[in-house]
Amino acid sequence: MILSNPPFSSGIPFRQKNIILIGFMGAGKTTIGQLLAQKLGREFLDADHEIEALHGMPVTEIFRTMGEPAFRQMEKEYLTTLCRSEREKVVSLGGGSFMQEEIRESCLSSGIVYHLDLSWEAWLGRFEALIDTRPILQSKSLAEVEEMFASRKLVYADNHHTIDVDARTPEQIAEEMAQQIQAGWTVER
Ligand SMILES: Nc1ncnc2c1ncn2[C@@H]1O[C@H](COP(=O)(O)OP(=O)(O)OP(=O)(O)O)[C@@H](O)[C@H]1O
Ligand SMILES: O=C(O)C1=C[C@@H](O)[C@@H](O)[C@H](O)C1
Ligand SMILES: [Mg+2]
Repeated sequence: MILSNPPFSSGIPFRQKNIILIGFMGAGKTTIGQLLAQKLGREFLDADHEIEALHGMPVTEIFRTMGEPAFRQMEKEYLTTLCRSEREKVVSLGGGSFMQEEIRESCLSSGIVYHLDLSWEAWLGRFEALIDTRPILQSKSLAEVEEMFASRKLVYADNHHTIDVDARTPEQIAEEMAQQIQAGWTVER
């Protein structure tokens, strides 16, 4: 696999690196991550789901009862620990995880980071499916969400590989990713 931005050499063998999916809410990190993990025969970890299990409540409840800063702290602890201790996983981040510098640095230095790149126009088509379960959307106007979408995209640009997810099914995208990654395993150490 020819990576657009080759990963910083961390001493972790290429084959053992976690595959880490980033991107905006609704880009398909959870859906595609699950499929990709099956194809690669790897365990799948979804940061939102793992945090929910650790703290015994849905993300919406964590936001409602403890506030966003508490959620961001949980996210940072969970993901920086994961990057230190887990290998050979497929990991889907929450949409806001990569905004924290410590998470970004941990992921970029220990894993292969894929940005699932969705256009604003395509995202608008997913809005209805997201609004009830993404508290971050509930307090914002559409113009504010569009601004956040644009500013986050600049941060997601710090990745090892970008994949356009606008016009294909999750199955097609996961298959393309799996083929790239498996090809990379045969040539990279
Ligand atoms: N390629 C795709 N084409 C059409 N719909 C998709 C695609 N990928 C995901 N979806 C749909 O978009 C919605 C959001 O997907 P998903 O939960 O995987 O996003 P996410 O990136 O994990 O979001 P979050 O950051 O909030 O966790 C789901 O209803 C899913 O079925
Ligand atoms: O984009 C975000 O800030 C979020 C995305 C979700 O995955 C959850 O992590 C949470 O709802 C916050
Ligand atoms: Mg998700």
